[in-house]
Amino acid sequence: MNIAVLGAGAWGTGMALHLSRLGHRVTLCPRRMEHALELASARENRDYLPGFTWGPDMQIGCEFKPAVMEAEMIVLACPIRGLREFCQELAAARESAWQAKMVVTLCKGVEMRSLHAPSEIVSELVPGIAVGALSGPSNAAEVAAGSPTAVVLASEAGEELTARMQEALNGGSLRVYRSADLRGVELGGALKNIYAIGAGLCDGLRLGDNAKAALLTRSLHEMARLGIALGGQAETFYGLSGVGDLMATSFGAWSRNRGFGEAVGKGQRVADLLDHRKTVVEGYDATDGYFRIVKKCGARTPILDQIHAILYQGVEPRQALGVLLSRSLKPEHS
Ligand SMILES: NC(=O)c1ccc[n+]([C@@H]2O[C@H](COP(=O)([O-])OP(=O)(O)OC[C@H]3O[C@@H](n4cnc5c(N)ncnc54)[C@H](O)[C@@H]3O)[C@@H](O)[C@H]2O)c1
Ligand SMILES: O=P(O)(O)OC[C@H](O)CO
Repeated sequence: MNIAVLGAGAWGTGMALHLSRLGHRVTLCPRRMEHALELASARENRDYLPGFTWGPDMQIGCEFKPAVMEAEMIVLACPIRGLREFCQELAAARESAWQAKMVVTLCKGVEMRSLHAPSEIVSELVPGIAVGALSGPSNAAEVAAGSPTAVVLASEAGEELTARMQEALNGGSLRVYRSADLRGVELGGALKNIYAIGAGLCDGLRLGDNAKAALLTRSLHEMARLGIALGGQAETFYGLSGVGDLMATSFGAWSRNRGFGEAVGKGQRVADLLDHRKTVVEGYDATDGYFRIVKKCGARTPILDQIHAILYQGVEPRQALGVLLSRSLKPEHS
């Protein structure tokens, strides 16, 4: 299959490497020309995914238009902050002749200005195209290294097309499941980053294994309750894009969200940690985005509320912990 991967951060590069190894005709397109030139000459993404090289089979594109014209699948691999701009460029590149059957988003988050999920932004700006979301526990470096990984492709485009795209993405050490619960899969991918920041806070505060297990158990409960209230299916939150990704992100030493939480727990200032970052901490924006969504829908999210208090309201992590521990007593499952 001819596949265009737009965005050459860690995950776009890891996915392009995987797809190219499966024998697909892959074009990886960074958003900046100078990055494209660098990738084309080094045949390695030294900025975002160092240590993995590729051969001449994988093309590097300098512009989106030629890359997407012949692609059957277009993979959008930017952070959520860049998705609107990517979709605008994609819409401008679209011509009646294009072959695209599905746009698959890799990003996990919520757009701050609209509070929309990635697929909603694609549908708004590239109307009529089938949209899928690929999510689950998938550290880019592990996928690039060929370590066994399982993810889920969610789409409302119908069983036949989703299964075709699933088959194209699946192979080697990457096993791909499919789901029709696009809403739930996208919610899981965005929410788990918030709770992984919480796991990192536990690490930074050296609260111990009991505390981290308790926080993550209650986080899963909260994530599922909120996710269901927002339209996801319960079982999705107990699948790869829910608890699966929550575990990987909360325990992975590599996780940017967990690591950010850990640094805050150790006393570093949020603003200092965010300044000059080259890579994304999607859970930071998602914490405020879902805090706003929760205020509108009235869901009960005590953990999210305290993570928001720490990151956005200057509350000390230990004070927020005290608030959680002193909540009124209740049955475990309610
Ligand atoms: N890295 C992973 O292991 C991994 C795995 C699964 C999902 N994801 C998700 O994939 C998305 C991309 O993550 P990544 O790790 O590839 O990111 P990254 O931080 O490695 O790279 C970000 C890329 O996007 C570009 N970018 C940065 N800010 C941008 C903006 N405002 N607008 C447009 N482009 C911008 C950068 O130039 C770079 O090419 C995120 O939503 C992330 O949650 C990442
Ligand atoms: O490094 P993180 O925390 O952005 O997590 C990356 C992926 O979402 C893990 O599945």
